[in-house]
This record gives sequence, structure tokens and C-alpha cells, in this order.
Amino acid sequence: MSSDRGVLGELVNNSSFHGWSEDLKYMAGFGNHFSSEALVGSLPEGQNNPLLCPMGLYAEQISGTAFTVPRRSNQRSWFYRIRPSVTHEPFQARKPHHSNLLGEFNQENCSFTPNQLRWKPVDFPETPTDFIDGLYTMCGAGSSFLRHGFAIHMYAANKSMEECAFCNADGDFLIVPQTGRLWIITECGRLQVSPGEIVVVPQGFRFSVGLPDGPSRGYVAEIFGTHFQLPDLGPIGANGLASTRDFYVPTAWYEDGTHLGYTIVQKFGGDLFTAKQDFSPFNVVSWHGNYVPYKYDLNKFCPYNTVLFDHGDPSINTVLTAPTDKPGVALLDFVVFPSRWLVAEHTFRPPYYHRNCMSEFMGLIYGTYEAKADGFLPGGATLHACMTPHGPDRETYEKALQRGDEAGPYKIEDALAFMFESALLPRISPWSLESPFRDVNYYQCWTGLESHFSPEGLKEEVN
Ligand SMILES: O=C(O)Cc1cc(O)ccc1O
Ligand SMILES: [Fe+2]
Repeated sequence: MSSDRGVLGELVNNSSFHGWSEDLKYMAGFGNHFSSEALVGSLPEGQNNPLLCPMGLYAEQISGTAFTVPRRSNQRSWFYRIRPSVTHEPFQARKPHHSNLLGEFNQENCSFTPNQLRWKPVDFPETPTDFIDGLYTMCGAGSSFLRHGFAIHMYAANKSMEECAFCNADGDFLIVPQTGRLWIITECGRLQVSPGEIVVVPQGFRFSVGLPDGPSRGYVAEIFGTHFQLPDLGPIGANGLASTRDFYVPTAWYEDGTHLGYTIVQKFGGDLFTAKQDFSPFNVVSWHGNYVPYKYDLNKFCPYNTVLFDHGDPSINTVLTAPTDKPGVALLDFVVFPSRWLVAEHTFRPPYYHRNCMSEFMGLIYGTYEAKADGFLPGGATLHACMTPHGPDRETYEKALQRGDEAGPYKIEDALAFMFESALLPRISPWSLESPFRDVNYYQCWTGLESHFSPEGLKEEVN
């Protein structure tokens, strides 16, 4: 594969993506019950499914939680649409079979290793590739069938989805673009997501991805059986980290056209199925509810950190968390490492050396990550599984020691890394283990961390 942007630029014509306009309107909030009408008066008043909906629309509910979960965690939305989703031809297994996605992780389809893993950024594809075809699974655990687990995918694509909508029946997608904006049309409306922002598309939503910038790359965390929530703030108090007002939900937008051969691509049990229909799935004129896609700008994250000594645990930078049934134990935490001041005194400031009972997958959106002087590149990735030792590379360690106790306040700037952290032990897809982009020499970044042990030195100090 090569990354000839010029050639790719010619391949792609994104200017006509559903007549996209950039002046999108959003509603702010996290977990709210929203209402939105593209046409005034299209939302039924006082009830969800009247005999006849305003403007001759169909009422359709999408449930994101079992009907009977406690009210505080119940998620569902009501769509008022021109034709209902059910009006499609039968689903067929997609041909050719898409072999780069996994919906469950087991002995047969995956490997596992306690070694530290690192990947360089992949090249952009040379042939026209849309978001769906550009997706490939890196690792994961559990099963979408059993509604427990997660998958980590990445994508490299260069072409907008055309007359085609994706629907992930398996879980929620948290998408982290690294190169190229995403224009995402959902049944609730449209979102523009730039590198530095993230978007969550919950299970079951139909969506189409336009790539206005051509070659595009990014990361996707998929969670089975639960949804993301904001972390509790504990003693931090009522404010800080990601603020509810900075989450943006789309406003209703619809298209009413007959598109012969519109294809719904449904990910179901990790496999892809396609069904044809003769109208756009983005035909929701109004909607209300709390089961919604949303985006968030990571630059709005308000970091908290140590102000005197020692290196705090990275959980302080949690943006969103998907819980397990065990209090405080995440199925998947999404953690950022944003611009921030480091001020700790007599402290080794880079991330400490450690082994973690949780598994850590990291990506880099731009800049350099504070624990790695080189080799961890924007668009690349690392995986340090449960109890796999890791920490700063040799160069970072030596630089921190050179700066010494005298290091004054120092700002990490122009860098944005993130981590997907899970309590489940990830299995690795065969293609990511065999990938030509895997950095098989990763372990060498720690080679040469010498012993500085000197009992004599200590004796001298003590005496
Ligand atoms: O491994 C990593 O780089 C992520 C990380 C960062 C940090 O500041 C402390 C612990 C940790 O796992
Ligand atoms: Fe770590």
C-alpha cells in the first residue's frame, strides 16, 4: 500500500455528500431527553404513537436498553419518519465476505500474547475504500452474541459511503478520527467530527460516513451490552473533566428521495449483511428521546492533576466510561492525555513503570506521547495487555532524570494521545499480529535501562 495523497485526492469526489452544508446545529448536553423537528409541527404532542402521526409520518422506537432496566439507565428514542425501517428486502450475507472484522474473540479466530505490541500508522488505501471497507479489528474480548465485551478497530479509508448506510447491531461505536474529518449522517441528524473530536454512534443507529478530506484514518472502540457514561467525579466535586454541556447531539435532518438500490449494511455478530431498500434511511423528520449519537471536542476536557508531587493515575483523565457489573471496574474507559501543565516537585513526571490488571490500548491523534521519545506515531497504536510491563522508553527516562529536581513547571503541548482501557483480557486479531505495520522491535525501546543500584552510595548518604 502507498500513501499517495495526490492520487487519492483524484479518486475521491466528496463534494456532493448528501448536499452537505457546514453550518450544522447541535443540541448540547449528555444524557438529556432531547426533541428535534426538521419541520415545525412534525412531532406528535402528548403521546408517542398516535393513530395518525403529523404529516403522515410513521412512528418508530429504537431501544438502547431493555424495556425494564431502571429508569435512570433507560435509553430509547422515537423517530417520526417518512417510511419505517422495516421496509427493506431480506438481509443477505455480504459478498465478498468481509474478513477483517470480529464480533467475538476466541481460541479459534484470535491469538494472545503477553508481549508489548506496537503498530506504525498504516498507509492509506490505494483503491477506493469507504469507512465500512476500511474498518479492521485490532483486538477485543468477549462476544457481541453474549452482550459482554469490546472490540477495538481501526480504519483507513479514502471515499465517502454512497447510497449506503451502516448499522451496527453489535454495540456502540466510539470513533476517534486521527486524519480527515468525518461527515456523519445519522437518523437523528448530521455531525461533523474533526480530528481532536470524538463521536459515539450507539448500537442500532443507521449512519453514513462522508470523507470530505479524502484519505482518512482513525480508531474505533466498540462496546457490547452497555453504553458510555460520564465518570463519577468523587472528591473532584461537581465540575471538571468532560462537562455535560460540551457534548453535542444532532438536530433533525431528513432527505425524502427515492434512491433505488440504497443499501443497508448491518454488522450483526461481527459479520456483515446487506439489504436493499428504495429510499433513504435518513428520512426522520422529527424525533425525541435520550438514545442519541453525540460528539465531543477533546480540547474542551478540563484536566485535573497533581499540584505538588508524584504522578497521578491516568484514570483522572477519563472522558467516558462503559461499566461492568463490578463497581469501579470498566468494560472500557476512554482516557485522554491532553495539553496540561506538569508541576510536580522531586517527582519522575512521565508515566511511571507499571503492570496493570487492566489492559491498555493506546492511540495518538497528534504530537508526541509523553512516555515515548519516538516510535509511537500519530495514527499508530500500542497494546499493553493485563500485567504486561511497560512505561517510558529509555530516552524519556534519561531526559526526565537529566532535567532533574530543578525542572520548573512544564507544559505538555501540541500532543493528544488516548487510551482504551479494559478489565477484559484482549485477544489479538491474526491480521494485526501479522501486519507489516507491526513494530516487532518495540521491546528494544526499553533495552539499556541500566541498573543505577548503588548500596554504597546509599551508605554514604546515610552516614
Ligand atoms: O501506559 C501508559 O502510557 C498510560 C498511562 C499513563 C500514565 O500517566 C500512568 C499510567 C498509565 O498506564
Ligand atoms: Fe500503562
